[in-house]
Amino acid sequence: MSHAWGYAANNGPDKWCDNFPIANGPRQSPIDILPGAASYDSGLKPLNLKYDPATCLDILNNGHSFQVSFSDDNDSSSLKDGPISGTYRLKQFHFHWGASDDKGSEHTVAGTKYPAELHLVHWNTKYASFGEAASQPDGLAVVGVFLKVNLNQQQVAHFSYHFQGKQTTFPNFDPATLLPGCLDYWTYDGSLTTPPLLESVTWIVCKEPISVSSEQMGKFRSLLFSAEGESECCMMDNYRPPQPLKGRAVRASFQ
Ligand SMILES: Cc1ccc(O)c(S)c1
Ligand SMILES: [Zn+2]
Repeated sequence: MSHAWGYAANNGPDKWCDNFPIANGPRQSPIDILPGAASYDSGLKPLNLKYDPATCLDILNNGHSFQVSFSDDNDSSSLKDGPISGTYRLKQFHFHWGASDDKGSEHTVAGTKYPAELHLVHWNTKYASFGEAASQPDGLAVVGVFLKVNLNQQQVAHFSYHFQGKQTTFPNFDPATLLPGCLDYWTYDGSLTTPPLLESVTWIVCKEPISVSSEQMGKFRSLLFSAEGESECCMMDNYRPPQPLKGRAVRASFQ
């Protein structure tokens, strides 16, 4: 692939295997979650999420999504319990979304697509850094939250960081405001959903979606894949479709 990966016909998910052969690996994400086939595991603990808004650093349009990053030099913002052992620190969150409300999530539930999906990315502190953790089979834990459009919903937050490369400080944002009231979840072993598609993610997908306004979805779709000065290309459909389960078990924290 002579150009960087993306979501267009010439560099999108069907082409990623050219430069990233792991795209056809045994534990790729996302997947279609079949609630009827998920096995309830009473040994799964409730998620223990602790987030400190003071760790919120900045917001960046990285050309594939917009990403809010957090300082991760201590455990102030971290995930424990749930399906994982030890402590995983919050590194960043970002979203994937569609051009219209009938698509956009990466995980699907019995074939149902949501308009968008939030990913809260955490790394295992048994490793020295996010970068080292990302190459380990138990290195990352990503909490996925579906977004649904509620026509009367208040604005979730004022995310509108236009072109690729635009970065600005984003102080004191509390990611806990993006979590659903019920933290029931499905969990399975998977991967990053963007190149390098590393198979290092314990996925924790919340059953309950959060609501966003149609205006918020419009703001997402007004972001740009393109950099300043390039011909404008709106950022949308930045989602990878479900991948083969290849025998993996999906467990549920709820009955
Ligand atoms: C670390 C990371 C980067 C991008 C992603 O879409 C995901 S899911 C995880
Ligand atoms: Zn993601």
